[in-house]
Amino acid sequence: MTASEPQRVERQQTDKGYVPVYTTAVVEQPWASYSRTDHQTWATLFQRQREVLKGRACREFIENQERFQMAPNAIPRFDDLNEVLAKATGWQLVGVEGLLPELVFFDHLANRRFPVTWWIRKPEQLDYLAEPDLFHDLFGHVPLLLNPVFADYMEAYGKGGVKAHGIGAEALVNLTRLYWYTVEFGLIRQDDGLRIYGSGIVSSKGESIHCLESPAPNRIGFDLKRIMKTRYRIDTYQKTYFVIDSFDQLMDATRPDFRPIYAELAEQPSIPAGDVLATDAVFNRGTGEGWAKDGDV
Ligand SMILES: C[C@H](O)[C@H](O)[C@H]1CNc2nc(N)[nH]c(=O)c2N1
Ligand SMILES: N[C@@H](Cc1ccccc1)C(=O)O
Ligand SMILES: [Fe+2]
Repeated sequence: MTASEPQRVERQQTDKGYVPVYTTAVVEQPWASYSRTDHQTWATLFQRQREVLKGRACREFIENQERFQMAPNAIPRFDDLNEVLAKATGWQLVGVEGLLPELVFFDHLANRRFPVTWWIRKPEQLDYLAEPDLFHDLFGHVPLLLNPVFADYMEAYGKGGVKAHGIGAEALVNLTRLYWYTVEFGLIRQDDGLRIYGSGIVSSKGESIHCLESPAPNRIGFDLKRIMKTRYRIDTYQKTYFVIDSFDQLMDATRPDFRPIYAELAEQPSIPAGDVLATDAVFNRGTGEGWAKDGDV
């Protein structure tokens, strides 16, 4: 690694497992420094997920991934993807080292900049890693930034995050749950059935299958306040998936000022990730098989 290339920040492995190290720098994509193994990891994940997502990812995801013409056999160049994005929705990718402090992350989104981790996982991490890498960000998040409504939603979300940061920690927790159950683990109802749009799902082979075909999870119709009160899991498949009818529904539901909602929710208890309420619009109640006992955040 020459001095000009970003140095990989070593993750602190402690007895509590993985502890995220937050960095703020924007880095140039060190395309020349990717190893053959890195490109091979991209190729393996890309081709495998493209196969798994046939009939499982929503049509907007599939169509927009085609529009990028991402190379299947080598890590795409951010500059090439940025040309497509600039023309379509004005979004730009910026390279980052990894997780950003929340306010830094929100500020990027509020300015139509999507932070993409520059490094890709190691071969032994193919099926799971505890933090977003290049494959999760590029393959999972970038295609929907070409969809005008979703692109607007992501910018509005960023602005809402900056605002929530000024309101307080509880507001941020509520808003992070919304990101988790839509942008990362959302499902959408199509005329031919439920499909995936959440990036955390599309970048995971196992969860792409589990979220639609396992009897274990609950699948519940989108409800903004319900989602903002609902805890989630960061280390296993989700116990509950929320289903939107359209990106317009998501945009319309989140247009109002959230301050009264934050105030209202502050009086109410959070909801465990696996609960189903009598007021829920239930697609199906899960069997709960294989669920871990605790661990909701
Ligand atoms: C939305 C929520 O704050 C979330 O944990 C943020 C924090 N920082 C991040 N930083 C990067 N680079 N990528 C992300 O997805 C996030 N997620
Ligand atoms: N309307 C929200 C901001 C927001 C928009 C879109 C998604 C999420 C949050 C607020 O006033 O705080
Ligand atoms: Fe993500």
